[in-house]
Amino acid sequence: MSSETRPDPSLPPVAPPGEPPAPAPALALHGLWRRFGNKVAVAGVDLTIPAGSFYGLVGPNGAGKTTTLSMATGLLRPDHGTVLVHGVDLWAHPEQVKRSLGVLPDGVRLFDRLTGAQLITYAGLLQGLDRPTVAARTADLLAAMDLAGDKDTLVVDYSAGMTKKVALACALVHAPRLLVLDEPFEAVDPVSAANIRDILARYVAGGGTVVVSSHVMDLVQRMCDHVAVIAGGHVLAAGTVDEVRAGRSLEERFVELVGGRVGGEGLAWLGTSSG
Ligand SMILES: Nc1ncnc2c1ncn2[C@@H]1O[C@H](COP(=O)(O)OP(=O)(O)OP(=O)(O)O)[C@@H](O)[C@H]1O
Repeated sequence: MSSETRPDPSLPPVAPPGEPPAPAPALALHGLWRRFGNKVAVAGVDLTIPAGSFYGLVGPNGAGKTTTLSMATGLLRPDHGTVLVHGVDLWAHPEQVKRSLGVLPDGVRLFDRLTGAQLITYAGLLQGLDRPTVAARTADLLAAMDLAGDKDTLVVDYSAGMTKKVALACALVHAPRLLVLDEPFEAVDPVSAANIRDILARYVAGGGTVVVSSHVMDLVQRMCDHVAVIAGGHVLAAGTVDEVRAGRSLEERFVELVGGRVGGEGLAWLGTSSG
């Protein structure tokens, strides 16, 4: 048996003597597993997301992205594995860690009988902000998301893209250190998407960390500095965008890693329109 002792993953890393301590990663996932019945959705995911990075998570439908992000943000308990947010074990200290997290979950379920302004206000108050701060930030976020004109409309009457934007505003209102966004650009118009990209880029430049899942490779290549490719519940590649794409476009590299291209040969009947 080896006498090698492995570091306890629930503790922040210890610097060698004489060196300043390395900052803990914003998010460190160790050996995450999750099964639903017989289906293994996430099969041993290890990922290190450096503080201050703009990290993309890509993978085919059903790859395990949402399940991974749900476990990483305290929404879904892993079967095995640990989640450290800035060095603190999320599942051991959920209340402490969640204060530093902003989350845009997949298939957002919101209190949609509130207006947009009320919903952001509610999110800010829940995070413990005082009323004047919440009022100022709510106004800023409504303007940044181009929702000021609809601030008094019930969220249930918002379009899909407006709903996404108000949910993102709720995730941002307490100025978290780490933002985890599951497909934030889905259904969002190009102008709003560009505005959101600017907001996120400024947030990262100010020291925040963003993790974003997306199916749009071009967007991830342009916007993110790091990327992980997930398929079948495993990480196939992870690193800086340049390391992962290895001289090709991210989309080409993604298809190479993930495979699964089908030519549609089985749909010959589709070419014999009867109309
Ligand atoms: N609550 C659940 N119950 C049963 N199976 C689930 C559940 N959630 C996810 N799964 C299964 O786990 C696998 C991973 O799903 P997940 O939603 O994490 O994938 P994804 O990468 O986010 O996919 P997409 O890109 O399509 O959103 C899929 O096979 C899915 O059917």
